[in-house]
Amino acid sequence: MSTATPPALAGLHGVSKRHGLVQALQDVHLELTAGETVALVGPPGAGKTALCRVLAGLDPVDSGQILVHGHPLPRRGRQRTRLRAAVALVGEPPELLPTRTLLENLTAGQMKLRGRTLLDAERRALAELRRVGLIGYAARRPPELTGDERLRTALARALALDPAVLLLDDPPTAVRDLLPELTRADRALVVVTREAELVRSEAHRVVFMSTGRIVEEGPAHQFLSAPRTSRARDFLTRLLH
Ligand SMILES: Nc1ncnc2c1ncn2[C@@H]1O[C@H](COP(=O)(O)OP(=O)(O)OP(=O)(O)O)[C@@H](O)[C@H]1O
Repeated sequence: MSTATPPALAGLHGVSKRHGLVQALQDVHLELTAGETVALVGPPGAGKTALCRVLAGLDPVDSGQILVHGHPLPRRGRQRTRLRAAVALVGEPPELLPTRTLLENLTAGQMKLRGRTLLDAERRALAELRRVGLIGYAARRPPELTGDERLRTALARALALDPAVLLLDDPPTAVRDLLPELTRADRALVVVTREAELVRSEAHRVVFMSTGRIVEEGPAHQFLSAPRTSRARDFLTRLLH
């Protein structure tokens, strides 16, 4: 039996990113492999959201590289659009089209990025709206929804595109409850969370960030029971009490 590690679905290689005077990410290396759920944790301002945004191609990096399916994410062009579709971020704000119905919000990307017909895209959109508990909302528009419903809509839209990597930035309870059915053998799931219980029950691996760097990473049970660095120990003490 082969013991080779499966190839990474996506990753960051030596990525640094500044926001004004703040070094949001500093020489970050991370690879995500199929089938794993990664808990991304760290104190406020650690760079968790910044990491998700550059990996999803929403913010450009200052240096280093984002790799998707082994290809560097270009700064522009069709290849960038194609590769970006493999990495979905669901976080605040959900950035839905405010004047379009939820059904239209969910079908547009599928037709453009996945080449589906309107009929196929609508079928899939309705299945995903059902999954997130919004099947009766297809004809509504985002301003008619609560914040929680908008996030669930964004999740349904992301799932309809079959992302290889799904990034959930601090998901609310309604989304957290869906986690077990979001994992797939061909997908990596990354969850930014402040909840030790979620780390314990859902994560295979923990990535702990502080001041823009990955300070520690390892199996979830090991991180929770025997963190190696003093920063991780301090963080866990606050998290658990
Ligand atoms: N658009 C921006 N403009 C200015 N500074 C930013 C911007 N985005 C992030 N930052 C700064 O970069 C650093 C990392 O922020 P980030 O939001 O990634 O942290 P985080 O770990 O997600 O924190 P939190 O848990 O509070 O959401 C912070 O110091 C933040 O103030």
